[in-house]
Amino acid sequence: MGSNTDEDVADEDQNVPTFVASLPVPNVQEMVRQNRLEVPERYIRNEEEMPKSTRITHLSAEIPIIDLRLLSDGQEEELKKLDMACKEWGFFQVVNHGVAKEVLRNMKEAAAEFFNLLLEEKNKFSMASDDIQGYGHAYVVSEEQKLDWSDTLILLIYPSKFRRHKFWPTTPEKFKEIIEAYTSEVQRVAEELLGSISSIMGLDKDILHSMHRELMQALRVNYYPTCSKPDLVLGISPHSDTSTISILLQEDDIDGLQIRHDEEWVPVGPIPNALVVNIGDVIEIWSDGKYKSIEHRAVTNENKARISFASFLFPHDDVEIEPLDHMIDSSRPSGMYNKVTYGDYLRQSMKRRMQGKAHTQMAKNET
Ligand SMILES: COc1ccc(-c2cc(=O)c3c(O)c(OC)c(OC)c(O)c3o2)cc1
Ligand SMILES: O=C(O)CCC(=O)C(=O)O
Ligand SMILES: [Fe+2]
Repeated sequence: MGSNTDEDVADEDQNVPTFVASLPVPNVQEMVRQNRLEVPERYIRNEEEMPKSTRITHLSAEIPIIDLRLLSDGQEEELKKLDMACKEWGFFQVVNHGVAKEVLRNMKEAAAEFFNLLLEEKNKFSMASDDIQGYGHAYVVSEEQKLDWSDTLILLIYPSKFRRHKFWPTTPEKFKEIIEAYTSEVQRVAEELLGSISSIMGLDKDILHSMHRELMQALRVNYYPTCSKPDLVLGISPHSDTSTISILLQEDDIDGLQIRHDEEWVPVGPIPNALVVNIGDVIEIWSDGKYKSIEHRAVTNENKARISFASFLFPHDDVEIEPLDHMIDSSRPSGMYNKVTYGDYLRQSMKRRMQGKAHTQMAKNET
């Protein structure tokens, strides 16, 4: 007794990053539990935003699939495929990643058990009014904004000294170990991917990782309840991720994620046990726009609730982000983006309502 564990220090540490608070909004899962058919006006999107009319399935099959084992072995063909994926799609699915199926299954089952608890139980882990960590809703900045048909649990995972354990659900009992097992594997996969992305950017393998100062990871577990009018609402509004890369685990048999490609919304059909990876704003800036941080959104289903696990990998707040000299086109010597401190970039993005890629404008070089 008496010796400080890592956990004690983390929760007292004054330097734990805080995020921008969100306005309080109704719990969507509870709304559906009370009345399965009701869809309040604040969730109904206008005509252009409606998912139904833009659904195209054939392109889904073209979203690149990357074999992580081949990539990490430095196989030339796989590196070329990764380069194409980052330039043309900004999204790819990763197979042969080495994360045990049991680790993925445990995560899905534990999260389902947590979201199935009574609201009162889940609210013990509610987001504080000045924070984004915990159970609730993020990115709600005005009373007028249309709301997403989802509830969320957000936790800062790495570095572990930044963890706030009061937000970590205690039901199911093993949830903490299950989250640790999954997110430590995500950290490994992210490090391997950053090594390969460094290589295709013409850098030594360890450079992108070292440019983070500390490689941070946040986990966002999204719960999309069923919706009686799935064609009129969105589970998550269109946005690009402010991360370096994001790694998403989705359910094996429920569609939801869509990406914007050639002005169309393309569904990312689940491949059982694969991880979906996307390039975030940080790599778009470092590569001076050559690798794309693509807009994406989630739609809902009438009969099946969906849970997704988004892990965001991102730099320390103090890191300055700007295009790498050798990635800048000689026709535009000052680059497409200005230097910006990551902490400022992240918090500015959170203050604005996430509207597609509008938040990236603050880093754009207008010359
Ligand atoms: C409209 O719905 C959403 C908008 C934005 C996000 C989202 C994207 C991120 O890239 C992101 C993130 O990188 C991040 O860590 C730095 C984070 O912090 C905890 C996010 O909440 C986050 O959210 C999701 C949904
Ligand atoms: O649920 C999904 O498929 C997408 C989630 C997402 O884009 C996010 O959490 O940033
Ligand atoms: Fe996202």
